[in-house]
Amino acid sequence: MRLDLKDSRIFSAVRLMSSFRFAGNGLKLAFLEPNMRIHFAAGTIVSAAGLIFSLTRLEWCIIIGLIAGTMALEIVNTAIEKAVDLVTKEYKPLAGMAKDLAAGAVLLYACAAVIIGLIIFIPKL
Ligand SMILES: Nc1ncnc2c1ncn2[C@@H]1O[C@H](COP(=O)(O)OP(=O)(O)OP(=O)(O)O)[C@@H](O)[C@H]1O
Repeated sequence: MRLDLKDSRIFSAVRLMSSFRFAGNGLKLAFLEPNMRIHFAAGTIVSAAGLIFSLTRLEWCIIIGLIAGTMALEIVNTAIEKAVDLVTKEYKPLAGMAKDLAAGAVLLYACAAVIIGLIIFIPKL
């Protein structure tokens, strides 16, 4: 049976909706992780400070990028941890390296986010 253009568009829309549903499920799963909740709490506090100190549009763009970037990296870190645990539960140096590298990426970005946050907020105090 041949599908016409209209059918393939419907399938694309269904596939797109499924992708959003799976991604939404990923976000829900991420929030079960304690570290993700810490990032979310920090992001909420920084956003509240942003409202109090009336950040400019550009400053908001930077802060939102930093908050979302840190949380996105944490999600990738969690995904890597899960994938490593799926591959092996035994002690393997490569498994440890993979987890440590992923955690290092989060730490690096979070440190940069803190420094940039201080550069933005300190002159407003
Ligand atoms: N299979 C393994 N082989 C070798 N080292 C491992 C292994 N699993 C974990 N490790 C080491 O233990 C550390 C902690 O791993 P774990 O899976 O407990 O992450 P976690 O503490 O839950 O991380 P997070 O706090 O980000 O959720 C890793 O960063 C790694 O150094």
